[in-house]
Amino acid sequence: MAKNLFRPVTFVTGNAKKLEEVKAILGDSIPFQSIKLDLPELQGEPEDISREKARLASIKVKGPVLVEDTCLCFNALKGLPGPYIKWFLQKIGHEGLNNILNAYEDKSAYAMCVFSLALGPDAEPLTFVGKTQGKIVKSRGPVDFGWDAIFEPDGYNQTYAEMPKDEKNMISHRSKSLALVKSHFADAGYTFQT
Ligand SMILES: O=P(O)(O)OP(=O)(O)OP(=O)(O)OC[C@H]1O[C@@H](n2cnc3c(O)ncnc32)[C@H](O)[C@@H]1O
Ligand SMILES: [Mg+2]
Repeated sequence: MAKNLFRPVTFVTGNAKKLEEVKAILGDSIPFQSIKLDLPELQGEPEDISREKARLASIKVKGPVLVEDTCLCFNALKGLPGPYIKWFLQKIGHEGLNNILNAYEDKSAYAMCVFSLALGPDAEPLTFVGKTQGKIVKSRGPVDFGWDAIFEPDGYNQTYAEMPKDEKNMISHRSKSLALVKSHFADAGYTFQT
């Protein structure tokens, strides 16, 4: 049954680089607007953090929202830093992250993006998880987006940072998660006020 979203979806993030990628990946497939808001983040499992972000965002926006939380998970560390990668990056940088893994043979890692859609402040948010497997390497390429320069996806000899943007966007954790968001929108038959 078609559901009526009375307002367009708002993508809420404090990260301009995420927004750039979301715009490029979604194109015209889901009409959305965005606001720059750095929301408080719960500690815990990535899905719960993302869901709670959506709930808070929806209260602020007073309407349907999309948010996402991104993790970088080291297999040698059983998934850490995971959702805490932002703080690790801020404090110890690419080199510090490399140094942590010097203690381990296993340099494998995965990038994970958890989008959450909340249709309104009282609706239970839905989550959509996308993962890309790879490994942690010494920094190569531009350093203008998070940990892109130290993540080399499996099957490529370039880091995310060295790849052309559209190539990253074809294989990234973010595009996999957004593919699920897109099919959800297609299946749900939402309609938007224009
Ligand atoms: O407002 P929000 O959307 O939360 O934006 P944020 O920058 O706080 O993002 P997160 O809480 O999801 O933390 C993820 C960290 O990983 C970084 N990051 C996110 N996506 C990335 C990507 O595709 N490549 C590299 N770094 C990324 C980002 O800059 C943060 O340091
Ligand atoms: Mg954040």
